[in-house]
Amino acid sequence: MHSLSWAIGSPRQPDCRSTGQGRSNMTVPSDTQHQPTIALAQEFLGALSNIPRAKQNKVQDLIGKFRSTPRSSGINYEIIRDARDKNMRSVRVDQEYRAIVLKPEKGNVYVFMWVDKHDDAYDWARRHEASINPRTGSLQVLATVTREVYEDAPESSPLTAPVNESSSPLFDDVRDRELLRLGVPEALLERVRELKSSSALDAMQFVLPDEAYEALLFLAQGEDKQEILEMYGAPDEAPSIDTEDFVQALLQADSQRRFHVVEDDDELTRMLNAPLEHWRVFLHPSQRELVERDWNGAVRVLGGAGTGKTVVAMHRARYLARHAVRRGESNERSILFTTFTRNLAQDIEQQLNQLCTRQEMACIEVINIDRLIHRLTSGQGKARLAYSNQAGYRKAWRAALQLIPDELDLPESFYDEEWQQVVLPQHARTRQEYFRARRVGRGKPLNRGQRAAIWPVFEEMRNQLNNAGLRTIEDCTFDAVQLAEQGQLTRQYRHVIADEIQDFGAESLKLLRALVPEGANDLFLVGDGHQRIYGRRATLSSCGINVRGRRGRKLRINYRTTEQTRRYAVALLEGVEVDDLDDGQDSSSDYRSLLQGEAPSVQHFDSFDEEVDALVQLLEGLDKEPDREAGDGQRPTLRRDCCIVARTQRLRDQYAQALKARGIPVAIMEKESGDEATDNAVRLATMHRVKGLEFRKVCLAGINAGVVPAPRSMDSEDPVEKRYRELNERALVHVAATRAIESLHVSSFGEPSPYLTSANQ
Ligand SMILES: Nc1ncnc2c1ncn2[C@@H]1O[C@H](COP(=O)(O)OP(=O)(O)OP(=O)(O)O)[C@@H](O)[C@H]1O
Repeated sequence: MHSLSWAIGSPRQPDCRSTGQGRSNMTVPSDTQHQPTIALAQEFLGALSNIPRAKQNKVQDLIGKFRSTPRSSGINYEIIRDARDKNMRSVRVDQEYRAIVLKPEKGNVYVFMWVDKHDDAYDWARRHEASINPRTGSLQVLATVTREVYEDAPESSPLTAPVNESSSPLFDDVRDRELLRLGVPEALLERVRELKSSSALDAMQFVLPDEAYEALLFLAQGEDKQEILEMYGAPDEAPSIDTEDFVQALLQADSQRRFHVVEDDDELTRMLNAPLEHWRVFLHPSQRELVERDWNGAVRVLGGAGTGKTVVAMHRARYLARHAVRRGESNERSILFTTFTRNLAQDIEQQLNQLCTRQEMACIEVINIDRLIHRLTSGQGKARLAYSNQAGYRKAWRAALQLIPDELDLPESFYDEEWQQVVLPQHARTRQEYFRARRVGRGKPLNRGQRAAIWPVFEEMRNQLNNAGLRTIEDCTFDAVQLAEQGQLTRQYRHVIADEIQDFGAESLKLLRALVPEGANDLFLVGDGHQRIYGRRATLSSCGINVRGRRGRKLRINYRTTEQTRRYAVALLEGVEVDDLDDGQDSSSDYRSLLQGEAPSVQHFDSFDEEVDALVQLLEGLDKEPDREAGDGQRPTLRRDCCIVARTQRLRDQYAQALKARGIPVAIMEKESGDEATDNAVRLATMHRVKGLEFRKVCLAGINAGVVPAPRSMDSEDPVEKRYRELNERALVHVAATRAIESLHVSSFGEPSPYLTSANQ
């Protein structure tokens, strides 16, 4: 029988089961008196999630037993006859189910690899072998693909993928030893050498280890070889690797993206209770590197949508909390985790509760930035916070506009922008302060005389607000900065972690800087300029935050969307320059998704009703799709996982009405409310509301000209301001599109938005 060895690179392997069995009892050699090392493979957790709940409980008991006495007589090991890997053992869960455990000769190590019904578990064990890569030291799992599979392989299989003979091999200029340094198993070297197209490489994804596939993907898209070798490769002159030392191999960063060494019972229970929440356990090496280390000062983490920035920020919080607990500092809430909106803060707090122990959680305060500012300044007089969309604020502004000097002939929008972009963020409270304010990025230059002429408008605005007992969020933030700088805050933070910082104004960034003294592990700031949907750019350096050099990092693997959706969403931003949250530029083309799926569907309709009909059809189609997560006999819940997203609240409500009228249950996600979708209701939300969230299916509806971009956002007469707003509007559609996990549907009625035309080209 012809057989080939392939490595498991992703959970999307073809199912190539056959039956057969063979066993004999054995005992594990008594090799050490030390505590056993118990590790779980990512695939094991995936397999666990597929078996009935009652069986999962039995597996949990079994692993618990292993942790205390792996060689207990109550644990029934069996050798697997015909196994390619002599270290694979079967362990009895109950009469019906078996777990497959890797038990190497050396070291007191037990790795749970798979769990299934008896025959299927044995079959899996026969088809896989685990070995330590002699170049990288990581533990890799190789799957045996048999001749039958070769013959049944679909068109796009790596085994049968047609090779374009006329083109030269993709990795012609990469030497064998370099491919091996990147983690390509020797058994696959020849096949990798033969690859001639990116699609042939994509087809090999399921057989390559993740680290090797990613590196090859970036090489295939023309990235610099040396950079990729530095990022992914083992050192050229690596010390020799002991390929029998599994304890050491499990400590390796690439191993830790697919194997997790269990440290305590509490953690084990949390893991086994949510076996599909891989983000809680398996970090990408580039994520882990950011999380588990001491940083000598502020760090900025960039990364496109879905690259796990929030995941990294949460793990960082946990890492710091764990150290605080060890220092006996729990309950001091010395770690601040902040983000932009209240909804996101609530979501993050919930997720952190799953990730952390109670003691660790007691070290962390999670709060959105506005609430934080409110809390920090609540002892300062009785003024209430005023936002520009509130009646009191608008009344004050109308009164201030009465003082516009006729002689300058500037539109009202100019004053609004000057107030928002210059006066408030720089805290200009007097005419002198306004004279000194920087007006970088403003299109219309002003001389001193002109500034003097317009200052009364802003002075009046502050007077009006004061008289009404109101204060802007920006002025409150500066009060908080002052309190922090004078050491008058009641709570002292040691560490600040902030997510979504692209939307923090300059004053909020200054506050973050003032909240912790400069030093090790002080600020951990996460964001993406491509997703700036509120306000304007503020550079970190101008707010006193220095992240130059090694302390600016970027995540490059998208875990959420398919590659097809990522490309579509990135195309929406084509031609727009995006900053790196500091003084530089950021690129949107240097990250990739490893998931493949259908291309986004884009449809235009003549009328609203026709578009709604199409949405109804789509939703009804979902009811017929099998739901992966709902077990046998359960009704599908796909609608709950689908979100219809509109640019405005008005449109969102119109779609909700129309769907309801056609008998589709709906759940509107309001600005401040949580997510109350019931099982069969489809969610509806605005583009702003879905920031930071994700859904299996996303429908962007009503992407019409005159709606996207919103005309109100584009009414500035200042060309520079117009450019910023254009970026915000494009970013908004980009953010909404990147919420889709499995599929994205975009539709419009009447004339389509000009953004769609460019994205489709
Ligand atoms: N190491 C990981 N393993 C498995 N899943 C991961 C990992 N890292 C992130 N994810 C998943 O990827 C998705 C995106 O993660 P996250 O929300 O942290 O990304 P993000 O960069 O903050 O996204 P955005 O900026 O678009 O809001 C989530 O479903 C998350 O659970």
